[in-house]
Amino acid sequence: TRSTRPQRMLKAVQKNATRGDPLSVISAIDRFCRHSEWAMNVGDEKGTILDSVVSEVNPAMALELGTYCGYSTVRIARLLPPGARLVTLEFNGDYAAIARQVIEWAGLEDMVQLVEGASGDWIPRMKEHFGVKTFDFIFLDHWKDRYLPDIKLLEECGLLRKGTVVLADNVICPGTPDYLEYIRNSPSYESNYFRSHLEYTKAEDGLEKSVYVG
Ligand SMILES: Nc1ncnc2c1ncn2CCOCCNC(=O)c1cc(-c2ccc(F)cc2)cc(O)c1O
Ligand SMILES: [Mg+2]
Repeated sequence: TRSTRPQRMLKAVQKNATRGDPLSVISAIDRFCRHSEWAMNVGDEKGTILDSVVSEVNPAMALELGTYCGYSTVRIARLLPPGARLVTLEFNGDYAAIARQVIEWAGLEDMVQLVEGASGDWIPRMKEHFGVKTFDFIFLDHWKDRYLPDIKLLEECGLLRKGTVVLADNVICPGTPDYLEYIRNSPSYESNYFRSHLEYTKAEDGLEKSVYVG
């Protein structure tokens, strides 16, 4: 049977990127998505905004919801300080299998814990299962209608602290209107919108950066 797009993306990484070199993995995926097949990675333009926020926060404990093929996982993990950890959740088992191999090709498997499952099921188990106290940085990139319920769940489970930074992808395209309405009007967050474009296209999209103030 025909291969899947994630499988073809992984082949492009194994062919064009150097083992243990995260930047070569990132550029191999960006080249594949620009010149072969579009895919829903955060991409290079929004990726530089992601990089600057991660570098500013310098998180010891980070969470990503929506791994897909591991592109943003690699972008985040390569910037983490020694001993830091990134927990990334992926619902789709096929995507998770590809992401594991992409993360390994980049040589970042020691900093990343990839968990297969739904965010709604796993968020309540973060403390006891991963020994997480609170997260310093959270990247939202999963189902767009899960951003709002999941940020509320993260609050309820005590996984946010004063200063936790939440960065949300796709707040314009596909769009997360209910999340934006909540986070921009909540006294518990200070929010800023970083205007950009939908990965590998000219369509508008952007990232919403929100700092939890408790
Ligand atoms: N742990 C978890 N718990 C629950 N659910 C989970 C989960 N892990 C994964 N999932 C399932 C959802 O995963 C993929 C979510 N991402 C997107 O859908 C996405 C779509 C576009 C896009 C597509 C088509 C267009 F025309 C224009 C834009 C662009 C993006 O940048 C996107 O990120
Ligand atoms: Mg996205």
